[in-house]
Amino acid sequence: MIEVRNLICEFPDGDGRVIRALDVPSFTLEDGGAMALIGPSGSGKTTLLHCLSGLMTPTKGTVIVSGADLTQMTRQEKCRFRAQKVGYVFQKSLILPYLTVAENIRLSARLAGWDLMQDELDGLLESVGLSGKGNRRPEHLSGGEQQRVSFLRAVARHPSLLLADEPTSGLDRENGKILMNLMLDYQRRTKCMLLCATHDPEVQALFENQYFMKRGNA
Ligand SMILES: Nc1ncnc2c1ncn2[C@@H]1O[C@H](COP(=O)(O)OP(=O)(O)OP(=O)(O)O)[C@@H](O)[C@H]1O
Repeated sequence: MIEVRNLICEFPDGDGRVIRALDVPSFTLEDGGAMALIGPSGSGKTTLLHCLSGLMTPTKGTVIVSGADLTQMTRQEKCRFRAQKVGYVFQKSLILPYLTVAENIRLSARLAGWDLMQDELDGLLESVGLSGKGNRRPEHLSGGEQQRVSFLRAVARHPSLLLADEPTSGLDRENGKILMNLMLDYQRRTKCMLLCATHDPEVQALFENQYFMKRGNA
């Protein structure tokens, strides 16, 4: 379960003032739940996802994920938490360009303490239509294929929390649909928590639960 209380993130604006990027009095997501995070550009969706993954330390507030209070963790504890519990699909695929597809996926699993057997890797590649492409470098894949590798990299670590930040924004409609089906199928099968920030009405419509954010949120 995710429980966020009185969460505030502020950044210096460079002119000696402070920008409030995020103000979330209360946010919860039940175990096994899926939710779309909706709001205009600048409303803090990415900032909230960063706080939930431990990538960012909020200015104030509490962030509890599966019973662990991220705001009380050291940097090292947050790195371990992220590696073991969180799968993150970013807007751009961000897969490592100098590693093959298989190496990217194996590395992610390894960081979470899992050694991927070849048949498991083959099964993952097959599940996203990338059979036989494990030895390719990302530059030799289409954008849609790269995003599917990002998805595999996220789920190879068996996350209890899957976060996606505008995962379809760089994709055409068809590839966006494929990716969202993969994510939602995975979430239903594994009962992990899924939180997906999106501007896309078609993606939003896939989620029964939606959380709306306003710019400057407070
Ligand atoms: N490191 C930072 N330093 C200063 N301001 C920041 C920083 N990160 C985010 N912000 C500001 O915080 C606000 C929220 O940004 P955020 O990226 O979370 O919004 P968003 O809803 O994800 O936007 P988008 O839909 O465009 O991706 C914005 O006003 C942004 O300019």
